[in-house]
Amino acid sequence: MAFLLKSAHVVDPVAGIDGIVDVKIENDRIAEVGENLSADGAEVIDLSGKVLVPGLVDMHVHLREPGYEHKGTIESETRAAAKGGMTGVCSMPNTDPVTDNGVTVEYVKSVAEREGHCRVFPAGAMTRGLKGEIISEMGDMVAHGAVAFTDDGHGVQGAGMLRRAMDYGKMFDKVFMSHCQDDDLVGEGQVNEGVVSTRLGLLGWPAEGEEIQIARDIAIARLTGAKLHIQHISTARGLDLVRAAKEEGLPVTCEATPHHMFLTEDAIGETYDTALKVNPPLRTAEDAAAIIEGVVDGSVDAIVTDHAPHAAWEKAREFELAPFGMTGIEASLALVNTNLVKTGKIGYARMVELMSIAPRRILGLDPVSIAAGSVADITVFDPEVTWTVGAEGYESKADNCGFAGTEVCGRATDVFVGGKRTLCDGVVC
Ligand SMILES: NC(=O)N[C@@H](CC(=O)O)C(=O)O
Ligand SMILES: [Zn+2]
Ligand SMILES: [Zn+2]
Repeated sequence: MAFLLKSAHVVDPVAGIDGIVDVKIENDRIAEVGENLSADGAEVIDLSGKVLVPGLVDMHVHLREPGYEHKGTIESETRAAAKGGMTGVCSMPNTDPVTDNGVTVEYVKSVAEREGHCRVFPAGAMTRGLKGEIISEMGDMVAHGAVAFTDDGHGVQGAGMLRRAMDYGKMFDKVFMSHCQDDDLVGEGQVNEGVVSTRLGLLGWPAEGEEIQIARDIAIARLTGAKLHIQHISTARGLDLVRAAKEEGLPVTCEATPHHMFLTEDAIGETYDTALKVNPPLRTAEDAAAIIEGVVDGSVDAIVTDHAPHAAWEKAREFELAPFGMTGIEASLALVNTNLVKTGKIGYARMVELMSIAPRRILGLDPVSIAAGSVADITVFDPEVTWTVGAEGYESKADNCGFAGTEVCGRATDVFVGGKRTLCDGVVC
């Protein structure tokens, strides 16, 4: 199959392109990039007015399968990913059974190959059953295609345990991704601890509960030489710790979510909306501004969604009883376009770095580029179209999106994964 993508505004900082050119795809690869390319039998798609970038990868996504198919399936959540413009996702291991051995990694990969709408790169658990007691089958998982290790959903509570996991696992040359949460300090915390938790009468989840583990994990990365990636960073001081680690030259990276940048704890007070209950919690306006500053100055490496679908009945409970997590993969490109690009905080080249290049680099995936010979993983979006999050429902099985009702600008129109079209004019195909 061959496609000639005509007249899009192509942005790829790696290839050094920021202008209107044509892109020709033949089979799974980009065959040619240049002006006025001839079709020669290729299907011509006119992309005037659209932006074309190296395929987006969301490196923090909960697909829920196996085990929690009532929340989401590999089919439904990769469908949501395609709708959001993603060409790949890194799936979290807090499934049932936990993705902590090669067989489960293989299961996720094979279902994704059969039913998925984007590439799925599974992360494997750091400890068996996410219990923090015994190292998982790291070598087995890597042999079956795991790209990273994480106990996401829990912090690894024991520093010695983390040290042993990193010391052992670093031979596989994969990144260790940390969900930073000191259980003893956080306890049953529901929302950020401070004025808002007091006013709402909800138990507080203090910033320090995250920052203590960020500091500890950086120290253990220094001790072991393992690569460390801090997941869903949410506090100003936590980001300063990452900055200091980078200055020291440690292999430390971090990611931030749209909800920790564009929503704050203040949103919860108006509604007690359980879609706004996330882990780590929405923080203060100062924290959100600091994370955005980190995105602008390069301290934040990647933008991810931590897309965490839950069934409606699970979220339709008292705030304290509802599970943590919100969906967001269908809106993240639009939220970044609206709040960061349209406001002039970053340009498209930086957006591509945050949502496409850095996630692949951190996960050790093959790079893609808008250049002849590269694998044809491509995202195309209309940067001007306005729409309301959730107004037409979601492709995800779940609707616990904390941005529902928000008017945003920009939307993916076409996605190619290995030269195959997965989103056609806004429709998952
Ligand atoms: N972020 C969340 O609030 N929830 C995630 C777990 C996690 O990412 O820690 C989930 O699995 O639902
Ligand atoms: Zn987490
Ligand atoms: Zn997560």
